[in-house]
Amino acid sequence: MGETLTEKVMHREGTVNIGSLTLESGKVIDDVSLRYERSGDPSLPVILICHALTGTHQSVGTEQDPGWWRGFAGEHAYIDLTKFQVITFNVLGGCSGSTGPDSLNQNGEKYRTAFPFITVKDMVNAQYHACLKLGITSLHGVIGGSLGGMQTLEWCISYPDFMGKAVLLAATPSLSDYGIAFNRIGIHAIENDPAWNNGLYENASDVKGFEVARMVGLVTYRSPYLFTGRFNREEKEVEEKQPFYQVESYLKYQGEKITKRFDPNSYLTLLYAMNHHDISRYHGSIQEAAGKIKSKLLGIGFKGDLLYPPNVIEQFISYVPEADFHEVDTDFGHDGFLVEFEKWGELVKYHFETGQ
Ligand SMILES: CC(=O)SCCNC(=O)CCNC(=O)[C@H](O)C(C)(C)COP(=O)(O)OP(=O)(O)OC[C@H]1O[C@@H](n2cnc3c(N)ncnc32)[C@H](O)[C@@H]1OP(=O)(O)O
Ligand SMILES: N[C@@H](CCO)C(=O)O
Repeated sequence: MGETLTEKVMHREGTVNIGSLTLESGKVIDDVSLRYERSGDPSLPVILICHALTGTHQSVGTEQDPGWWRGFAGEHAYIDLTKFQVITFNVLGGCSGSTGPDSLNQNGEKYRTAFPFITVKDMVNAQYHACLKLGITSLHGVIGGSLGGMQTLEWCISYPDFMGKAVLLAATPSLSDYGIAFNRIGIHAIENDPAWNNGLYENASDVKGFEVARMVGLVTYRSPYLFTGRFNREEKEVEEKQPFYQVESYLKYQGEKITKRFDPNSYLTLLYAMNHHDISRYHGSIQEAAGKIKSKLLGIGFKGDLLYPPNVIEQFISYVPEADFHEVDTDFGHDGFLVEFEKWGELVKYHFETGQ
């Protein structure tokens, strides 16, 4: 099939039910479903793509409705769909079709804040069971950025014999105190907004604290250079007594936009899971955890990433038996893994396509 695949054959979405899932905490979530997207020839080796905080299972999408990594993954792209098929799950705890705070529990009511605390490892365990249900018995590779990178590391540690290679983008072996601090500002803004109403809000767009959470998050996902290059203190014309800058307008727009496409309780669930991310917590130390990684690992850091500094990724990579590191020169900072594929895509292509 390969190069003659049509969009219709290449792209399919579905929901897979994995039954009950026992969490790391010992709690059980009944009737767990994960929404997924599969692209490519089903006879080709599988690469699992793990999405970031507000991403979805729609990584490749279609020409009419492009996914968030379309262009990076596609026919003759850096993840080449003439050589591999890809699968992406919406994470456990997410809000794009997988079981999470906005989905219904056994009583037919939304979980909301009754949804349990979950870990990145729980997300990965759910994906492993979903792969088996879908008849996927091994993965050629796993790749992801940010929260997707955390999942990639947990995959390497939890299921070393199920997967081949791995690519870690813009993620460290644990979330830093600096990262937790910014997450706390977002959590505080949401949970202290009276409209959040202990998770019982009617509409996400009523929760203005969610807008604040996205605004502060977004500032940490970019860099000062990007904002200067883009906005350069330009003012927007508004009927206000004080000036209103384009960068403020941009942040305001992004704050409002998130409430139209994401669920605040889900956002909280994922932030709490990210805060907990630390691969040393059940292996003694980060060095010991790294030493157990069997996958050939490519780590990529993005210049100016405040949350997941490239030097921390580089140091971690030095502990992994078979691994390489590369730093990408970018003004985007952390969000570099979502853009400028021409700067780093060939590294990923080479990693997945060569050797064993
Ligand atoms: C359903 C889904 O969307 S699933 C996708 C899941 N999302 C993700 O995984 C996140 C991926 N995307 C991103 O993080 C970003 O879009 C990136 C990193 C890929 C690109 O970043 P950027 O180039 O900065 O674009 P970004 O999306 O932040 O901003 C552009 C938007 O801001 C708006 N904007 C730009 N300048 C201004 C301004 N001065 N005032 C108001 N709005 C502005 C643009 O009109 C554009 O609006 P649109 O999104 O409605 O088209
Ligand atoms: N920009 C990413 C979060 C940072 O990894 C997202 O919105 O999912």
